[in-house]
Amino acid sequence: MTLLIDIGNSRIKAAQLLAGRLEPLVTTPYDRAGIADWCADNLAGLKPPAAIWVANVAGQTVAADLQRWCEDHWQVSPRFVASERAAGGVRNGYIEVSELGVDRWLGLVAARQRYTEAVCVIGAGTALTVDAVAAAGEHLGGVILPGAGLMQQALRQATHAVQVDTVLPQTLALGRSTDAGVAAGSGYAIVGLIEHVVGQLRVAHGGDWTLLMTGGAAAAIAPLCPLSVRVETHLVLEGLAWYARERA
Ligand SMILES: Nc1ncnc2c1ncn2[C@@H]1O[C@H](COP(=O)(O)OP(=O)(O)O)[C@@H](O)[C@H]1O
Ligand SMILES: CC(C)(COP(=O)(O)O)[C@@H](O)C(=O)NCCC(=O)O
Ligand SMILES: [K+]
Repeated sequence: MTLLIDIGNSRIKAAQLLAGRLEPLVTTPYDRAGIADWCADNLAGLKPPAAIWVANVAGQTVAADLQRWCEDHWQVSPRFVASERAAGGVRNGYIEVSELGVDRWLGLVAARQRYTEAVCVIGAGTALTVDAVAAAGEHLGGVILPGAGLMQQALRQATHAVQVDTVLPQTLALGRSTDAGVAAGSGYAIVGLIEHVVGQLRVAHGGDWTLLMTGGAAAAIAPLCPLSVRVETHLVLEGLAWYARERA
């Protein structure tokens, strides 16, 4: 069994690769200072994996704590994927390749294995990212926006009266209450951003763009988008599976 672990800024997603098949194991919020506890709660019952592949955007301390737990518990050192100049038919468009979040990179690599046309990969997690890959496999770059939860948090922190609980937008109807206005505002910010980015791509590069959305907020956000968007729930884990197969 190969263990795959995607450490985002809000949640950890884990899956196992069994005979080449990806089987999701767990998706949970976690405490950055308590990785050993998270591992004990979520991984301790597994059979020792033959290999562990990790995507981590939560920093070095988290990585070191995960590594120590895996080595102590299983005598297996996890392999941390880093963004590269090129892999799996995608060429990283960042000037400094390692600066591109590895979750974004893995999403692009996974998308490329399934779609050979021009794609926009939208990561709807803590942050909202949009990355464009042209049909030839060239990553054209991307944009980063605070996710809906972070937009709402910013309003709570900086205003007296807008103290709404974090909610994912469910409609683009104009708000008739503070809660509804804030939810719709974050929805319009995200959906409007996506539409505008795709519009600009069409002007600059023409053609059709296939839109893929991944991340914890994808199922809520995708239906709000007037453009057709495919939800690909496990794109980052699929990118890890690609590395586990190709770089074993
Ligand atoms: N049950 C849930 N628990 C936490 N977040 C959720 C849940 N359902 C949807 N979400 C949304 O998913 C986002 C986290 O998505 P995820 O892809 O796991 O983020 P990250 O990769 O940044 O950790 C949250 O910001 C929230 O908007
Ligand atoms: C943009 C991100 C914060 C998204 O993280 P997430 O929302 O998945 O937790 C992450 O990909 C990251 O830390 N990237 C590094 C900066 C960059 O990609 O340019
Ligand atoms: K994201």
